[in-house]
Amino acid sequence: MQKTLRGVGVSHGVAIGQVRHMGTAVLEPTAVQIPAEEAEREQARARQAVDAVAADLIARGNLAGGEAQAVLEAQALMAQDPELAADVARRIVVGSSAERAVYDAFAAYRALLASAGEYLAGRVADLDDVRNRIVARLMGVPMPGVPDSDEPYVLLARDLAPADTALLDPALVLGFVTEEGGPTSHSAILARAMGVPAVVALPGATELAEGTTVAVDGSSGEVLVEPSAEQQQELRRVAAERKAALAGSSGPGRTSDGHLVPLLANVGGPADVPAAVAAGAEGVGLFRTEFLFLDDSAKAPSEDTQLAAYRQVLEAFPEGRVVVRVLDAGADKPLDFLTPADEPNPALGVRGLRTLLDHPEVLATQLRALARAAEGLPVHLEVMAPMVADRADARAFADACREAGLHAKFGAMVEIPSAALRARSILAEVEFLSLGTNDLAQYTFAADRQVGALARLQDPWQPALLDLVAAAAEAARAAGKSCGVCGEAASDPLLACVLAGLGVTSLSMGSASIPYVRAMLAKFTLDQCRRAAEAARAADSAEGARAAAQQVLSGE
Ligand SMILES: C=C(OP(=O)(O)O)C(=O)O
Ligand SMILES: [Mg+2]
Repeated sequence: MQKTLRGVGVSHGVAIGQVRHMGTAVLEPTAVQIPAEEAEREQARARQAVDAVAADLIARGNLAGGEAQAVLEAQALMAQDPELAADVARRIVVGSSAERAVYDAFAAYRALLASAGEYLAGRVADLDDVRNRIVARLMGVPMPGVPDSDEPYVLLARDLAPADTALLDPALVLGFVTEEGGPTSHSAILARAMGVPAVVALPGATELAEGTTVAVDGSSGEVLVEPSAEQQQELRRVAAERKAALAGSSGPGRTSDGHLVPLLANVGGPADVPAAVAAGAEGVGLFRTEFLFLDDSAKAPSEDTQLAAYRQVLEAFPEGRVVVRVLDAGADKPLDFLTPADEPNPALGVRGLRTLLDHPEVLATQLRALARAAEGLPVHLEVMAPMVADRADARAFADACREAGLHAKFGAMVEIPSAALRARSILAEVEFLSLGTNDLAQYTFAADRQVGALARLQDPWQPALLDLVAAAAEAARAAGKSCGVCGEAASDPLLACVLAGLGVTSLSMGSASIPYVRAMLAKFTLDQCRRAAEAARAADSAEGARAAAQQVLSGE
């Protein structure tokens, strides 16, 4: 049935294709008592599901080869473990459904493994994956994890975690649609990094059936379900027009009267660098180094592994600026070796710089790797700390940088309202500020950035957020230091003009947004941007601020 759904557009462009679901990680079948005459049928269903999952794992292993093949074959063996099969059968005899029997039998086995020493405990995640696959097959719902498809598709998920990044094949993902997640969630960040259109916070998104054709407009936030051929054609035409208009924009970021606002890229590692260079990024404004640690979050990569990754990014911008953020572990980016598992409220817990100050050896290793990576390169290296709350935090970070012998500028991210309000005292310790508007919005409005229902409060146009940006930018101006924005706010072309008007000195964003921001900034003078910023701050709501800025800039 044709219909139009509306969410929040977070990554420009149009994608048309069939949806594939990101399978749910944990499925718990309801415990129902089945009549004795159905037991035999349930036994057969359980056996078939186990055999099918084992065969699928072996087939995937054959395709993957190497180390992955060994892991997948070991998982196939787990699925067919005779002890487990016997336990499943016993549970069905006493009235369990096949899916519940599998679920409970695996739970018992899991408890055994978890208590059996370090090596076996490490296999628990593999066992959970096998269980999820068998249960999903029995329940007739999508397999957990990234869809298994050879055809390009629109990825549909409740939300995406940073760890999913590693598993996605960019060649196959046409776009994202998520039910949860606001404009600053990792789904949004990931989509911009991959340069694919995305709509988040779309209520009921996961109810769209597998294989439904959708057209995703990442600029308007609209998702057309089963669009007609004419609608598809029209959308493609508009997208091509937008793209052609952007292709003409190049060179450094500047207003129409020549005020420079360097446009930098947000990257998660060397793999994102080619897109940044292609988009004409003037450097990197945020290198999220924790993304390098996500592959194996049980331990930190060695100093040499880190050095190699940093060097690749630094070499890509020989004369440019590269701002590296030291590890931001915790909350939405947990790393097993650093993040406490039992925090009642991880976003307000030990994360970011707080974690590093508790683990000085991890910080020192990272800083040493950075110092070595920059040796002999003409690049302007800048290093900053996430989640700086006050001057003591800023001083502790600057001290650690000095001790590591780092020849770079040291900076602080402004992500906590206290840091924006007391930017002046933080600037007494560091040489630059970078506004992380994603977390700054989260903490200003007490609105978890991962909760789609709170998207209204995470809107970076909220005047309270603009006030905090203005306070930090003004403190930096007074101190003769720079203050950039590296949160997702910088990727909204209209808001980018307002940020420049507030005194922000550089803008860093997912590479795909750079041409849009460059083209918009080039249309207005700095004075017009300042007037738009003033009008936006005078509003009482995000919508009001956006409309007021729009009005000033369109000369109405
Ligand atoms: C840039 C930011 O950091 P991250 O999104 O990685 O938390 C931010 O919080 O705005
Ligand atoms: Mg942040």
